[in-house]
Amino acid sequence: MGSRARVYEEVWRDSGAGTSCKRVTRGNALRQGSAWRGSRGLVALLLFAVSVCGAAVWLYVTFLDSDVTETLVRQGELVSPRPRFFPVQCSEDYDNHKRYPGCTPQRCGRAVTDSVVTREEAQVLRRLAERGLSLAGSDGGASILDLHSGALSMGKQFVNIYRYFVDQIGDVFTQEDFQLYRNVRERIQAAIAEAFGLDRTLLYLTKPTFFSRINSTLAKTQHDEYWHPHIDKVTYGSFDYTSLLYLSDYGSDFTGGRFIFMDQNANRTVEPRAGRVSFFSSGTENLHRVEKVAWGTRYAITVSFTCDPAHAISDPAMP
Ligand SMILES: O=C(O)CCC(=O)C(=O)O
Ligand SMILES: [Fe+2]
Repeated sequence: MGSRARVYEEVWRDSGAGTSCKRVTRGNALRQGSAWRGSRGLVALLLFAVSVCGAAVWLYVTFLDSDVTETLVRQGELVSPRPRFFPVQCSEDYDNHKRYPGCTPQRCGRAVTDSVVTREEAQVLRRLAERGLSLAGSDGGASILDLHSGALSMGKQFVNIYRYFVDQIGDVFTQEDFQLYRNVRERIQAAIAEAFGLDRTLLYLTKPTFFSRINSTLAKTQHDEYWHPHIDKVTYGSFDYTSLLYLSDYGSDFTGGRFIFMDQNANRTVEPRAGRVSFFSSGTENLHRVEKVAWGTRYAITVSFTCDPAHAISDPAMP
């Protein structure tokens, strides 16, 4: 027998198909098949159980960390003509203060609109912020310019732009800039009054109202630590309604820097967009923070309102 024939013979014998093997009957074949199907079913069941357990653990860990992030409004969306309103239950903060009927929040929530301020207006305001802040600026990543008080970040502290830069002030601001600020403030105020069902004449601009410029430079003092969770009514006292006007675009002018409402069950973000106004009742129901800016420069204005006439301020004006 040639070696090739011997190999065939051995394979034949080893496979049990030789003379000594059981005859493969139809019954045998079916029994073997169903045994195989049975163990396949078991493996599938095990895999299914493992996946279900994995998913349950993942969900548990995610919720435990409150890491769930939901985007309320994306940069690329255009919220127009009506604001998008997200109601939330009012906290008890307002009970601890004198109530002003027609103004004090009874209905709380947050809203976003892209139709109150145009992108062109946002660009004019951004240039104004750039000019003002280019005079000084913080050593760390967060600088502010408060048009009302004149406070301007400089190094590790603040100076009064109207006094410190008397000679340059005419190159930074014009009367039209202040007019634009007033005009934009009035429109935001009207939008807030309408969304919350308030009498707009009972709302007053309050301080601080400031431009902010944030980049990814490391913080040098506490003033640069803009990312901490906070409640505006606690931080600033007089605020009843906070509004933020964004002057640059998330994703193209900067990354990171999203606004985050920190709700108990999730983080809910608003992606800044030039001309976008986000506004909300200022109490504990709207605990929030700003995500650290990872790249680029983010400009915004904080414009806030109080119901308490004692905390009202006049619109910023050329000194
Ligand atoms: O710039 C922002 O998006 C938020 C700023 C802020 O939280 C504040 O000014 O209180
Ligand atoms: Fe805030």
